[in-house]
Amino acid sequence: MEDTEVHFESDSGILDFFSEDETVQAVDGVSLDIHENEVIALVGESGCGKTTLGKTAIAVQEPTGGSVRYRGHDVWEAKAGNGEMPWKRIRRALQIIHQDPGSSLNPNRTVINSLDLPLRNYDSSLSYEDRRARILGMIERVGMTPPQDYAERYPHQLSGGEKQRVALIRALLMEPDLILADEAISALDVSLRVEMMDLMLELQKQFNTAFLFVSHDLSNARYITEKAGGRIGVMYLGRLVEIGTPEQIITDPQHPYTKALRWATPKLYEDKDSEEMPIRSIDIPDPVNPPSGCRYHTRCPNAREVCTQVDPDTMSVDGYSGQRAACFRVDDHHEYWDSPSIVEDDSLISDEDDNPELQN
Ligand SMILES: Nc1ncnc2c1ncn2[C@@H]1O[C@H](COP(=O)(O)OP(=O)(O)OP(=O)(O)O)[C@@H](O)[C@H]1O
Repeated sequence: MEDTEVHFESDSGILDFFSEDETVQAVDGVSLDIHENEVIALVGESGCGKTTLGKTAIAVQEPTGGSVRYRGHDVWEAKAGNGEMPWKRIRRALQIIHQDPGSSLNPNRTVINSLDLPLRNYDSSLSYEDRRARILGMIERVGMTPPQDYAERYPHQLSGGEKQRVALIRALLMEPDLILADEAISALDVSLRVEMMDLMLELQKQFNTAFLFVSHDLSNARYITEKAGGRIGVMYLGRLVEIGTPEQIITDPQHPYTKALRWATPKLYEDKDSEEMPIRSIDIPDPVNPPSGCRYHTRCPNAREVCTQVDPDTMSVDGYSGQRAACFRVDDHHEYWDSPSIVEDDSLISDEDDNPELQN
């Protein structure tokens, strides 16, 4: 994805005749490459654009700006019939598992019928027996035994975890290159979440599939990306503000928002009793009218004058490790360091905030 933007126009309706239509800037200027078999977790608070970005990556949501490519082919050109790669191939390669699998399974179809239909469309050369054998094998593979019994059940005869497994099978039967797991474990009991993440990771390896795992929970994001050797992307108000390995994000976060997110995740940050929450105002700005300059400046404890005017690009943190953050503070020579602070409550500013040039 390159410089991807998704803006939603919302009509204020007839009653609101005199007010202007509003544009929600759900995703703005996000560039992200998802590599073969890679696991990326997207984190950030509710409404920051994780789902919209995920759906854009799998060509379910059309971007209003920038481009989305699959193996170098523009997916929306392909959909319009203008590309070299058939749209059907792209559609099959990019799959989704929803937060609520119940809503994506037809209540009037048995498990086997729900799974047979897409498989038949995908590969018409497979006989009924072949398809049935493949589906039963997958049902067993995800731990639902005896598979013949589960195959004949209707969705209401399955637990939440079992429905989620059926949704996972449905995605995997397409032999996809990328699966968007959109808060796919959030609705499950806490005790089942780790089990489901482990299952996803096992199947991800076995089927050579990349995963884009959307979660509001940084500790789940850490678990899944650590095990898979993947990356965590942190979103704030439509922007990808930081991306790096789980180690970089958890132990050496560079963006002040990533630091606040880590602070707010108790399992990840045990020292927090001794520190103030590293965030200023708790009011979340409106994505219809995001703050000027850096979108985080209204909440950032390190904000300076320049942050209110200039929007930082995503910069490489040290040039080689792959960690990137959209904050002037990663550049030791940036004019930021000479810009006056706009933070009144300087108790939130710690020693490390001193100008790095002055420290040498
Ligand atoms: N179809 C739509 N029309 C208008 N606005 C939308 C639409 N879809 C999403 N939005 C808005 O875009 C912004 C981003 O939404 P999105 O669902 O991507 O965020 P999210 O980070 O996934 O949130 P959550 O964790 O609550 O699902 C929100 O302000 C949301 O209200």
